[in-house]
Amino acid sequence: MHQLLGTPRREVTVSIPLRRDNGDIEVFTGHRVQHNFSRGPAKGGLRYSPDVTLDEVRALAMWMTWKCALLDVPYGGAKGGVRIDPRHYSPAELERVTRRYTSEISPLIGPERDIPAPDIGTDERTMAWLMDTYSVQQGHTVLGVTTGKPLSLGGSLGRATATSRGVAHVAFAALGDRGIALHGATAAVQGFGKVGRYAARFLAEAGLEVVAVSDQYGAVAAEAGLDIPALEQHVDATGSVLDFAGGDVLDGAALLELEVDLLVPAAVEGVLHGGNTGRVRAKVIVEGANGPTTPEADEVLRQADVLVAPDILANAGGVVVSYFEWVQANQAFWWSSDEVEARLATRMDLAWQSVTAHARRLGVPLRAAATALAVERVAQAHQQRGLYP
Ligand SMILES: NC(=O)C1=CN([C@@H]2O[C@H](COP(=O)(O)OP(=O)(O)OC[C@H]3O[C@@H](n4cnc5c(N)ncnc54)[C@H](OP(=O)(O)O)[C@@H]3O)[C@@H](O)[C@H]2O)C=CC1
Ligand SMILES: O=C(O)CCC(=O)C(=O)O
Repeated sequence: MHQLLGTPRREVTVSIPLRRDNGDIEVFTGHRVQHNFSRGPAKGGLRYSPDVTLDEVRALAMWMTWKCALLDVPYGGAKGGVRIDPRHYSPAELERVTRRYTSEISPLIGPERDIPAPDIGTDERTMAWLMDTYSVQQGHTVLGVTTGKPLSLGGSLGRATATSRGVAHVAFAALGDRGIALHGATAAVQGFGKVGRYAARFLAEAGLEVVAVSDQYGAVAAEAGLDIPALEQHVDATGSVLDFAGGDVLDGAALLELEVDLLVPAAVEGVLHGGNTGRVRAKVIVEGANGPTTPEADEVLRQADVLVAPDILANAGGVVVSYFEWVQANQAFWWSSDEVEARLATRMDLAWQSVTAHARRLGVPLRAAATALAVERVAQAHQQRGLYP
């Protein structure tokens, strides 16, 4: 069973030629890895980043399997990636890349097979192109082939903020677990993209002082707490948190070592590692990003008694509302924002309760408990289907 679950069921690598706006030709590499289908169609985001590798996509696909099982949504796990820096390409070029990538992987995807969604460097516009390309091939509109779509194209209310909403739910529960009152608690958020931005907003709205946030260019900090709505306006206008008048410049790496109640890494993998985690002074870490903590760092945090809410639990709000979007698209019947938020809250609370109870039962940290619960569910599905004697 270990060997079975340790190996992706399917991996595809594709070449994506692009004619640039100036007539030059470039060729990119893309991947789609489908780790598991035992509990339903594969599900997971599509990443555009110059750092994408097949190994990274494999790891992200496997995490999706555990995440979906942990939250009890009827999916397996998948992930996709294109090795491209989207900031250096025009919208028309990104559209051509997305359409070609979609054409290449289209035999493998579909509402009953594998359902992509946004991740780093992609957004609802990317999902609209993907959905359109797939639909043109099928000869009819297939809303359920992707989630994270614009509202006007069968997207769900609450999907854009869902991952961050889930991060906030888990953060509130984790701070409560440590006896830390929300009002006046301090927080630092790494990353100010689709996840970090709304996480900072929801934390500030709940009365926490968000004392620092960062993007890939650096960090801004204010001891009394940043004015997050003003910072959002600044980022919309300039494209970065840097030069925000309401804060001081801080080195991006230093943000991780601030003395805060809550640290939310919401950017990329491996930022908490053996080289810096000994200096981390946060009491609670809630992983908005996938894989921000290396195994070595995890052990350092365990010994220091830092409460770590693992990615497959903490950032699962996104896939939960993706599931809601798929259900709504398949039924062609849309829910209100309140319905989406209430159902998300129920699922996140339930997952938090089951993971903490399992951790207490097994006497292990939350990551081990969450993974054990999830793997058990997937293994059971394998066995019940008869795929494993
Ligand atoms: N979107 C979703 O629904 C979900 C996302 N996740 C995970 O959350 C993480 C963030 O994804 P998402 O917000 O969607 O991606 P985005 O592309 O929207 O945002 C990524 C953010 O991270 C910043 N960043 C990149 N590198 C660094 C760095 N070294 N230090 C600090 N900040 C950095 C980027 O900076 P800049 O703005 O300057 O580019 C940007 O603000 C990823 O790990 C993703 O897999 C998990 C579950 C669901
Ligand atoms: O919404 C989804 O389907 C997947 C989001 C995602 O890629 C993730 O949770 O890491």
